[in-house]
Amino acid sequence: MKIREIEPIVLTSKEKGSATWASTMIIVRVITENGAVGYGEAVPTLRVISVYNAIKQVAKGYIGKEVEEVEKNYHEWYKQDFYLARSFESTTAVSAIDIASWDIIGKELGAPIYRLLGGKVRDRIPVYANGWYQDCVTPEDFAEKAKEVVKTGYKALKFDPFGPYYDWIDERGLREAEERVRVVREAVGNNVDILIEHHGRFNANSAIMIAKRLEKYNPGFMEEPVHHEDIIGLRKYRANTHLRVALGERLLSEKEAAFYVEEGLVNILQPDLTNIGGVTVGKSVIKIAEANDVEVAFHNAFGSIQNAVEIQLSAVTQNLYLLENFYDWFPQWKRDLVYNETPVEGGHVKVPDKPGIGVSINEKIIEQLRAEPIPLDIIEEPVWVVKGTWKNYGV
Ligand SMILES: O=C(O)C(=O)C[C@H](O)[C@H](O)CO
Ligand SMILES: [Mg+2]
Repeated sequence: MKIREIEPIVLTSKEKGSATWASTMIIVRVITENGAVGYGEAVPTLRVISVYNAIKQVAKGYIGKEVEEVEKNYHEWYKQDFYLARSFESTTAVSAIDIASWDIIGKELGAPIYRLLGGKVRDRIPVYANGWYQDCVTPEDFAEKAKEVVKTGYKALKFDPFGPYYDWIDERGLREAEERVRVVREAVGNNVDILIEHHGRFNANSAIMIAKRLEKYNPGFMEEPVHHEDIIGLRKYRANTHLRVALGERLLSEKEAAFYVEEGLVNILQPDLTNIGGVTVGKSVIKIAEANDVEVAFHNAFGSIQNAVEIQLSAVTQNLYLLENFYDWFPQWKRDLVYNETPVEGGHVKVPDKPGIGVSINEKIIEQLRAEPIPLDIIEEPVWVVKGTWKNYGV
């Protein structure tokens, strides 16, 4: 079936998410000549306008192509784009169109994506909570919220305990971070995984000091301890701590993923299907990780279409660690967009069986939430911060 139309659509609402960048979605609607419709999702972050425009540009290479020929279409884009994986906008655009293509293929064949990829290895996906610690500053704030999360059945939670520190951290920052982690460990006990998010913002010396300070609390992984492109710093970090490193949300190609895995720089790979090349690239990155004894935990911080398709791929991933989940901390409109078909129960999500991405899309709500692509305001907290946490509490 030939692709006839590809439309980027920005969705937002007055009800905001737990992070500024999570308050907007950019979805892509693909329509074929015989009227089949599929949905994908791209990554907004601070580039809503340029991602919206990149989708229009990348779409030019997909119109008129056979929607089923996802590999061929991806490699045609790779040949045409030239700057390809150097351009986050272009890779998130091709990722969104790819996801929508797989959605259509599944609908045409009457099969959820997991069935197109060889079937499920699990019926329920274990998840970890993120986004839960909005407005947490003092250790007591974190402990209280963490208890609530665990009470609802989550067996793992991720948080960034570093307040406004960036690049380097001093003794005060180390003390504050340790206090937050200590009380969360006390609050949740030893049977819950505590996952530490650094948001890729420290130099190696600071990241190593943090590791030495927090290792006694047995974190499940240390996410992005150093700046994303700081390979030298990451090698230093690996040489100075045995803690497990998780990264991957900023990887934009299979080759980038292969580099980190085959260089032994990562223990838990966090590919983001709306960044790395959709299902087409995501499915092969899973195998690269598996062949190298690296576990997979898809990065999943944006919207409900991303969440749906990453549940599908988590269902077929033998070496899955956990799937990230903001679902309970999304604004309600994001859950309404998929008729709330992927609720978290007891720390797990059931794998939906509907054809394609597994869920239906509420077309009415798209029209209610449709917005113009506009620049996001720069506020005192970076857009990627869980809101209200970019503060010291000053012990
Ligand atoms: O989810 C993650 O791993 C991210 O790094 C993204 C941010 O943490 C999330 O959007 C909350 O700010
Ligand atoms: Mg992260």
